[in-house]
Amino acid sequence: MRVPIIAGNWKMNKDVQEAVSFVKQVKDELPPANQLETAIAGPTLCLVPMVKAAGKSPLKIMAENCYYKDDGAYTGETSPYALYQAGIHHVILGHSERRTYFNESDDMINKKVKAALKNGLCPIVCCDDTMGRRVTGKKVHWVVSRILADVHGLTDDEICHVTIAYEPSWAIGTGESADPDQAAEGCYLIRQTISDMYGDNVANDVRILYGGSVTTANINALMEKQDIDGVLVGAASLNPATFLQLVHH
Ligand SMILES: O=C[C@H](O)COP(=O)(O)O
Repeated sequence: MRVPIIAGNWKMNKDVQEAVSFVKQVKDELPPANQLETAIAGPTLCLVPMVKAAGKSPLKIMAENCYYKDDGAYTGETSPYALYQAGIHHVILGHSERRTYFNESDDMINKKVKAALKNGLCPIVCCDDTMGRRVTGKKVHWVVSRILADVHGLTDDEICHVTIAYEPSWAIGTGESADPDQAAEGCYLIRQTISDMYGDNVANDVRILYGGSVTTANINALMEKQDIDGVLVGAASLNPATFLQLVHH
């Protein structure tokens, strides 16, 4: 069974004090992780204090990015090894803003996914709705081509530790969410793509989230869809009361 996830992505918002205060306000109000996983990705500077504030609560603290090398002369980057050692076991990779503003390519994201997994981190890999066509014999498969590249070369066991977030770039931060049918279709196509690469059993284990202008007003309709296993929420995750409403939708 795929446990649903409500994940916040704060992006470059909140200082350490604000981040810790948020965690303290929500940490005792969350369901057990085996019923519904809850997670927040915060700025790198906030992560260790957030882990400390979360204590034994089910809230998972996630990094918003990491590099693909464990150490070395890479000024300004964050080591996946050091994240894991600091108690951060989840990381968002390939977010649309990383691809657009920092020129991250599918090749770089693929390296980061592999490095994260090697270090024990579970990645949430974000992808847009770029579609491609793959022909096997006479059969035409519609696939989300970005996912083919981002998770290329992973073993069956590795892909099962990956969560994928379908985030159409036109829906991010615009207030214009995909309608639930559209969002479900995107998630369905990603699952078909994973099935094409790894088979049905693996595809049925991989969790696929929708992200893009999710709010307390549209979360119910999204979460009802069979292929949507959760949401990745930006702006609406910044306020602790709103985050709790999303969790208890
Ligand atoms: O990672 C989250 C997405 O970028 C969605 O952001 P948003 O909820 O502010 O549209």
